[in-house]
Amino acid sequence: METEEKISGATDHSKTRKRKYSLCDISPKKKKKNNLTTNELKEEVCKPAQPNLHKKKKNRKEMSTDDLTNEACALENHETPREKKKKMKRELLNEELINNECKSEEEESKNKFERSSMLAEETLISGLEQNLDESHKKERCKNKKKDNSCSSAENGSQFDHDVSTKNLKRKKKEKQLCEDNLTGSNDNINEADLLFESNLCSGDKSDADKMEPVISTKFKSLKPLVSSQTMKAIQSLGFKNMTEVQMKAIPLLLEGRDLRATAKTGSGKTLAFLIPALERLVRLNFKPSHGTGVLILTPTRELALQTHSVLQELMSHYPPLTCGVVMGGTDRIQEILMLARGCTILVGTPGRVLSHIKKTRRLSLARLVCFIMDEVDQILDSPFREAMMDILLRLPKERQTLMFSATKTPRSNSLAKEALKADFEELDLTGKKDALTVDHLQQYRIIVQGKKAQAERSRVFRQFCGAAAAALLCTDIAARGWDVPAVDWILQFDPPDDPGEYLHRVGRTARGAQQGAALLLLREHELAFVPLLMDTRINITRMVMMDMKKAAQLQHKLEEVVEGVEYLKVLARKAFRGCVVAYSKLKRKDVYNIYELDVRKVAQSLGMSHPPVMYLPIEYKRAKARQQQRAIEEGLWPEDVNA
Ligand SMILES: Nc1ncnc2c1ncn2[C@@H]1O[C@H](COP(=O)(O)OP(=O)(O)OP(=O)(O)O)[C@@H](O)[C@H]1O
Repeated sequence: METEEKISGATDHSKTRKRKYSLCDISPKKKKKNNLTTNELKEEVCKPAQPNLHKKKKNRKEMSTDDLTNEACALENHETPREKKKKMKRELLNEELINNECKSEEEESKNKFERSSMLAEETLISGLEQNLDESHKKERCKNKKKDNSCSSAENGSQFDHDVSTKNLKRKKKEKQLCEDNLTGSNDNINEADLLFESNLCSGDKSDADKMEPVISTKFKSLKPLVSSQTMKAIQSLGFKNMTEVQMKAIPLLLEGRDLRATAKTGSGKTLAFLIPALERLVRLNFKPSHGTGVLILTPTRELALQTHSVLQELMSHYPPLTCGVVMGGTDRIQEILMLARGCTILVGTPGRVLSHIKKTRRLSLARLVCFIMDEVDQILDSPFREAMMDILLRLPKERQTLMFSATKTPRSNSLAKEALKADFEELDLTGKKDALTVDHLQQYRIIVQGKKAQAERSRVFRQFCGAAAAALLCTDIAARGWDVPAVDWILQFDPPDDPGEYLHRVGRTARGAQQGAALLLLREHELAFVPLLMDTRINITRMVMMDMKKAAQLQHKLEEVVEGVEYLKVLARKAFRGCVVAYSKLKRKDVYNIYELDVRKVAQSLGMSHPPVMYLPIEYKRAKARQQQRAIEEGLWPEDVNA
């Protein structure tokens, strides 16, 4: 057996030698010109002559690269004028082949480039040319010059070849980087690695090539910037493309920058701050024992619950990190227990958060990494303002601070100066000329002769969210931040106080990629609200009033029902009072003038044939209305009067 093996081994070696020999001896018959590399061609050109090649009778067109090169070398030793001519022709052919070779290399590199570009699109690759060592380039050029055969090539072809080689190298590097990223090697990523990667991705601005960081709208393009945990969390959401605010805010926030972002309602702001907040905790290897790392304030309980539920969905990918929600009207003891167990990300309304900061020792914010104020304009306009300012004073100075909202107000301008670092980033995606609402929201207004409905406190949020089909009567408590799935229509029976309020109300529909429509009911004397909307880049189309005969029939039936039931009569009187008083409190006195309100029609809209006799505390408001009217005329309203 052993002998056999030895014998067979010997045979194999001889075969190998034979193969080696045949590879060295480039046979014109066996090798096709396209298989030869430029260097092989050059070597062949410089080889000693092989006289027997002269004898080969071949059509010139059929001659291989080797034929030509060998013949060329042979002719170098035995030149006649005719042969010289022939040699020149052959040399020309040779050059053409070399050029072709270069071109094919270039094509190949082009293909590779296209392939890697596709990957690069997903990995934010840019500015890699800086990594090409200049000395290597020079060396290559020197080698080229030394090479006689190549010196005959035109400068253009030489340049092309250099470029193609350079491209090949660059693409190789790009591909390598893409592959590194795809392998998910950043499982145990640290801040330094990420900084390195993000530097790579953003490119060296001092380099001649100055390539801007390219970020695609695809969530996948975040791969080089975030950990595999975050990528998995993102994938679990099922969204492929980022919205504009996500695309622009996430990379900035991953760098640890403070940010004030203003983006349209329903544009995906929640994920724009949750994703980087989570990723920063991962990078810092944050543990539940470290206390609370991220604090998110929201103006309403419903928004707090909603943000918490999005968080819960994401957090399943970040064990052992935890999240919790605290808000007024809920069981404090349960909240304290939750905080005692450890809560890495805390969502809450300002009042309850402040109360816990003051009284609950187990809430530790000493290692707070990120403080987020969502719907900050609403917080500032609410009684929560004081609480939020108090919270701000109690937080560690070294933190990242974010302000997110759909609108900007003078109050939030001054808060930004107070709460954010001096070099904070400002992201205003409402557009200077664009409409303030998303394009796929259709908006209508309708003019009615009387009040059509009474306002009611909001129904149970979750119950409404879970319903297959439902109509929710609500006040402005539901105007901001609520993300109720698939709301088709927003009908505004009570007018919004100002365009900002209108914007938030209609923002409850047409969220994400969904369609939606909004209808605003206005009385005749309230038409001044339409130009106000237009001035705020909110485009609204007039809708023709429905059949008035039907409306009259409905009115008659409504009055019959209310008059017949004592309980309903009491409710109707209460509603009347509420409507009139609320109307008198609207800020835009130039549009909503209480003295122009037809109270008889308000009563009719509530099922009463005439207005009830009752005391309405609006007399005091007359003086205030006059004061505001003066302020409007002097151009001081709303800021100065409200401040
Ligand atoms: N990249 C995305 N692609 C598609 N839908 C998205 C994307 N990101 C978020 N959404 C969805 O869009 C809807 C609105 O998102 P979100 O609540 O974050 O908006 P918002 O900008 O905070 O709105 P608002 O200012 O009204 O609070 C949500 O239903 C959310 O799931």
